[in-house]
Amino acid sequence: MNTNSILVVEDDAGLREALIDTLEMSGIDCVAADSAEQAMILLKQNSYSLVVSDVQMGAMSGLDLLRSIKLNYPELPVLMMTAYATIDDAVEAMRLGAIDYMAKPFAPEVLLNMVSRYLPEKEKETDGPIVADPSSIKLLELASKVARSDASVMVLGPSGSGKEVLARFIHDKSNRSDAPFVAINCAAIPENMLEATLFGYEKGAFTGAIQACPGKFEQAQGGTILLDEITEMDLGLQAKLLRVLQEREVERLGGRKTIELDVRVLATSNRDLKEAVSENLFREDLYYRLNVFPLMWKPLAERPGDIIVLAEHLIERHCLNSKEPIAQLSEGAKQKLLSHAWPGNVRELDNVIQRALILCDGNSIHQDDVFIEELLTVDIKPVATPPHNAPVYQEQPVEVNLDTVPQVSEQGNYKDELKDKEHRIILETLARCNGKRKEVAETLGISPRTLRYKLAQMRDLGIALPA
Ligand SMILES: Nc1ncnc2c1ncn2[C@@H]1O[C@H](COP(=O)(O)OP(=O)(O)OP(=O)(O)O)[C@@H](O)[C@H]1O
Repeated sequence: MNTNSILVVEDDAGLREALIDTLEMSGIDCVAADSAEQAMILLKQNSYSLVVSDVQMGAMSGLDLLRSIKLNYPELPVLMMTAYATIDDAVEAMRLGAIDYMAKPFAPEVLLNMVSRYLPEKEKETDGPIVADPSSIKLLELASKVARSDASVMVLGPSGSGKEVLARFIHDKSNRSDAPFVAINCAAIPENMLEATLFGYEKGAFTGAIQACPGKFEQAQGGTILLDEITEMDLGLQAKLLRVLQEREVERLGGRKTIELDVRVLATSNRDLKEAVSENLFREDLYYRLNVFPLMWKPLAERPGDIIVLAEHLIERHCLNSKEPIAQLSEGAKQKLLSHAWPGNVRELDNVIQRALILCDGNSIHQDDVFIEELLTVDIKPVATPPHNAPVYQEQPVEVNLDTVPQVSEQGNYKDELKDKEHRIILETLARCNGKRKEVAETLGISPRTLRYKLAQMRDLGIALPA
């Protein structure tokens, strides 16, 4: 079980589902329990980073659960949910060792901010970018120089190429390295919650906002904030962000006081930024403010010198994690890695390596253990036929790799099966619509925003998406 996952304990099925949806939509792993008793069983089976629990439940109450957790797992933080009428319970919960409480009803923003405040940072997966190709070495040298300044940096490159890794490297090499590095994925947080997450809110700003909560900018005070996938932010919020960057101060939602900021801003995007500006998807003034220093990863296939060192690094990382001896790559395996085009870049390489480590016998990875699915070309005709007089373009069929969609387990896990089907439908619709995101959203009847965060989740699972 992922140790960065949250256990949500709530006996009201509707509320439980809403809590889980809000957390999952924001890319946070969580598991639901419908009673304190079930939570006790789950706690014995898995480890969690945070428990969010209701107080009033069946035979065993949330306070009983809290007592038991403090006895058996004293380090595990517990966040309680109480009804307004039972504020005494909240006081009792704090006395028993809860880290905080939320008074029902509360807005999703309150849940997300509380969780982001108390959920420990995910452990870093890497000690820094691993490179050997001359172009990547140059990029790192440049990044080290830029790190020493306070300039805003835009890290560009295709999906999975290592933009977040490079952003962390810049922070680590800067004189802010002892201060926080706070990353926020603008594509993953639902649109209406992103503003509160970035800027924080004052008491009373929403339902359930019983206390003020600092946003990500304030959490990054003295350090660095990474605005991941910045081009996915809507235009209204881009305007507010621009103001914060210009004034170097933030105003929490529902507040009047301004808070001075000393935060360095890094941003990433896998889009062509100029194109996003010309399509009016990204503000030109924000582009110039953030793009003071652009750094760009090439696709992995265009820096072949990195492939083997990265593969060896990933093997070492996974073998150390599973406490296995470090496996070696055979010559044949190396040749196979070098001859692939890596449309999913380093993230795809990581998936291939993880598979190879499962397939290989003994301590050596052979050519046949390197299992690379060939791209499937899904040549599906567009849904709508163009009008008579429309210019006829010969569009290249969009390549989608349905094989990178993880297969459903044989035991028939319906939740996984549903996700698997959803991923396949999205990939097929992308192919039908020749990759046009707006058309895909319309065809599927979902908002472009919903499509964007579903795509972001798919990327995180290592599913190769057409550019
Ligand atoms: N040069 C590198 N050295 C070590 N690990 C790397 C390197 N580049 C990428 N990785 C690993 O590959 C994975 C993807 O990297 P990362 O998340 O930084 O990519 P990204 O470009 O930000 O992706 P996305 O556009 O989808 O957000 C991570 O597990 C990361 O640790």
